[in-house]
Amino acid sequence: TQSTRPQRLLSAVQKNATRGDPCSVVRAIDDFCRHKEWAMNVGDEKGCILDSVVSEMNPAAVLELGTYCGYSTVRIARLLPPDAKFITLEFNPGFAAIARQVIAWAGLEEKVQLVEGASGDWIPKIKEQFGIKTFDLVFLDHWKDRYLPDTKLMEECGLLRKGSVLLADNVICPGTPDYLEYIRSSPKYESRYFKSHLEYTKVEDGLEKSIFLG
Ligand SMILES: O=C(NC/C=C/[C@H]1O[C@@H](n2cnc3cncnc32)[C@H](O)[C@@H]1O)c1cc([N+](=O)[O-])cc(O)c1O
Ligand SMILES: [Mg+2]
Repeated sequence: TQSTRPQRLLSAVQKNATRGDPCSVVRAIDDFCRHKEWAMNVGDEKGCILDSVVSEMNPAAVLELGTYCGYSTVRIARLLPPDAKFITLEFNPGFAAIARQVIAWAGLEEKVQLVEGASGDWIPKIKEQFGIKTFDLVFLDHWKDRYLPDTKLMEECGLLRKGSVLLADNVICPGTPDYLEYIRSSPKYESRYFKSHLEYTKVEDGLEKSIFLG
């Protein structure tokens, strides 16, 4: 049977990356997506900005919306302190299955809880299910029309505290106009745009970093 692109991406990881070496997994995916088949990972250029935000925060609790193949999951998990809690939500079972194997190849399965399900269903259940009070960092990289409703849902569910950071991918391409409008005009957030490029291309894109002011 015909393989899927995520399956071919996983094969490239298993062929070219060293088990237990997260950086080699990141490199193998970037090489595959740059030279073989483009895929919607945050990529190496925006990935460096993601790395700097994670490193500077040293977060104890992280939420990722939209795991896909686990590229950004590995980038984030490799930088977390030992007892940090990291939850990543993915509702496509096929993508989740690939991501689990990518995360395992990197040797990071102990640091990540991949939850199969929709953000809209799971965000209200996170506190009770995972014993998490608030998130220090949320990485938004799922369907672009879900960024705004899920941000409002996280506010309503009390998952954000003064100083929590929302880091949103693709605010230019494909774009998240309603989210940008809300987050940049709301007195509850202090926002900053990190200009970059769409993964593996010369097209402009960027990350919006927004600090929740409580
Ligand atoms: O469309 C993009 N990303 C959508 C990502 C979607 C991923 O998040 C999951 N998901 C969606 N809603 C969900 C709700 N709950 C859980 N998982 C969910 C989907 O099953 C998929 O794995 C995208 C597109 C481009 N592009 O250039 O076209 C570039 C990018 O960097 C992108 O991120
Ligand atoms: Mg993205």
